[in-house]
Amino acid sequence: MSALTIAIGGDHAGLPLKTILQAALAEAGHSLLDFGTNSPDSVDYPDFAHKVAEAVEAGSARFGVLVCGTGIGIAIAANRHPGIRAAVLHNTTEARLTRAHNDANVACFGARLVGPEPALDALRSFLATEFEGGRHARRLAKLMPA
Ligand SMILES: O=C(CO)[C@H](O)[C@H](O)COP(=O)(O)O
Repeated sequence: MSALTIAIGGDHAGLPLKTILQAALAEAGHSLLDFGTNSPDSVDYPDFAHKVAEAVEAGSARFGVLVCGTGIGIAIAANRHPGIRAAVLHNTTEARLTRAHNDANVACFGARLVGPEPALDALRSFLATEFEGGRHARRLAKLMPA
């Protein structure tokens, strides 16, 4: 897989897993745009979701990675952006299918719910899978505001 630019962010609950994912992505040769948080102090996950979503929407990053306690709140926040398709991932099947069928561009994880190894495996599958297009492209067009 070629090296990508990936925007990453998360809240205090996501920090332990975010740190692990960041290290693995860097080790794999990807360039990272780190939007924090990098402290255990309590913060608000939408602040980080919006920064990562804006970087992906602007084309500064090919993909985004977001981590909070459940992965859910941060995905909801990212999905407020019209150009973002954020999916909460727990395993490689979800990761592969959300790329192949949904052309997801932000991978979200719940650091309190998924372990580092399943999260790393899911992230690798996410990055390695191409969007299939075809019937799925027709459906994505229907996601956009009229
Ligand atoms: O998972 C989350 C959002 O979906 C947050 O990480 C979680 O709500 C933070 O909780 P707390 O402030 O109690 O650490």
